[in-house]
Amino acid sequence: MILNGRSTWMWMPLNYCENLTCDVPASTHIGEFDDVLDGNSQSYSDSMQGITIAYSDSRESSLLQSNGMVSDKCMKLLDVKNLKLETPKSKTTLIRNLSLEMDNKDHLLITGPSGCGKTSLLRAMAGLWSTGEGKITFYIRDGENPQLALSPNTYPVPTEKLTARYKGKRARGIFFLPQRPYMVLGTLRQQLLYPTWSESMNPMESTKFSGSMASLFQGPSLPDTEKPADDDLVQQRLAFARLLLSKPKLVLLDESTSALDEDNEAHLYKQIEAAGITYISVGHRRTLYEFHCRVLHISKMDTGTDSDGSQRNWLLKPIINQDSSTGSVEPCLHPPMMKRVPRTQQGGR
Ligand SMILES: Nc1ncnc2c1ncn2[C@@H]1O[C@H](COP(=O)(O)OP(=O)(O)OP(=O)(O)O)[C@@H](O)[C@H]1O
Repeated sequence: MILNGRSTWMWMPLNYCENLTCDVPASTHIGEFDDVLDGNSQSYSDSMQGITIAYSDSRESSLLQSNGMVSDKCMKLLDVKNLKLETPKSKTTLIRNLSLEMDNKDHLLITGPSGCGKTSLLRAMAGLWSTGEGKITFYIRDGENPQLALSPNTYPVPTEKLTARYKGKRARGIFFLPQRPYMVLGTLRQQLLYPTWSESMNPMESTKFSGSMASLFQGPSLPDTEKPADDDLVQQRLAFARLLLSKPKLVLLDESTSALDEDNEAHLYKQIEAAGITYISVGHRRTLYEFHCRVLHISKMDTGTDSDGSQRNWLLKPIINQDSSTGSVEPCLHPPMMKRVPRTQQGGR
């Protein structure tokens, strides 16, 4: 499909856009999509002026060890500077003046009431939402492919330069797992390979499936009344299987374990951690705290506070995890503690 002279993959449901190669944001409403189809491209391109996505060499900004090498866990991953997130047409402010830095393995949980802008923030990080202001910088190593939606309107480095530089490299960038991931029409193998590979996958990769991912397909132990629909389970498990095969550097998880029981959720977070993938999760479950290092809580903007441009509606805090073996309570360090703490010992978290 060609939109505004650019070829665009639009055969997937817009809200389930997972491979981040479409030029129209996944958040685009059907009405806006209609505008684009009708040739009313002005309003769409206006909405692409705000948030800048940039890439920088991680070695330039990370702490060097005595041997001159960069330690993996001190490697800077992401820098959000003065981000203001607005809805595309009404320009309602969702998040104001957000600044945060993330290193590798500095897993972040995003919480807040429904409608405060959690999903929109993930979309902005994925390059799929650009209304607002501010800058999001990803730190990548030479040879890594950021695998973002490289919209020429939001991308500050000439796109041709980047694509030439990363051409042919295996994608190890950023992966976005929406709550209901996109399913391709095809075989199970094609489902698993999407969106990182086309049919030509190294046969060695498929052997991993029997090990770390075999348990993804075991049944959950929930009572029937709480059991999520089969479709949700299959979609979420397939999404994680894709993720573990792709091994991106950063994954954005949008309520991605909501259809799983707590044991399966814990198992999946351990697998992602073991694969060396840093994650940013949106979720409501209390149990998610133990897999993350920090929590970003977003509040709903009060109407009428727009005049004070500096007022924040977010709070970033370290997560204190309790070590069940020693009873000590410590801030989560890299990597986070993955011990399951019985609920009775978790105190007031
Ligand atoms: N494409 C869009 N155009 C205009 N408004 C949008 C668009 N997408 C989301 N919104 C609005 O932006 C606000 C924030 O939505 P978002 O989905 O980010 O909230 P959320 O915190 O993730 O909510 P929930 O926890 O219910 O998923 C909502 O009021 C929503 O209606």
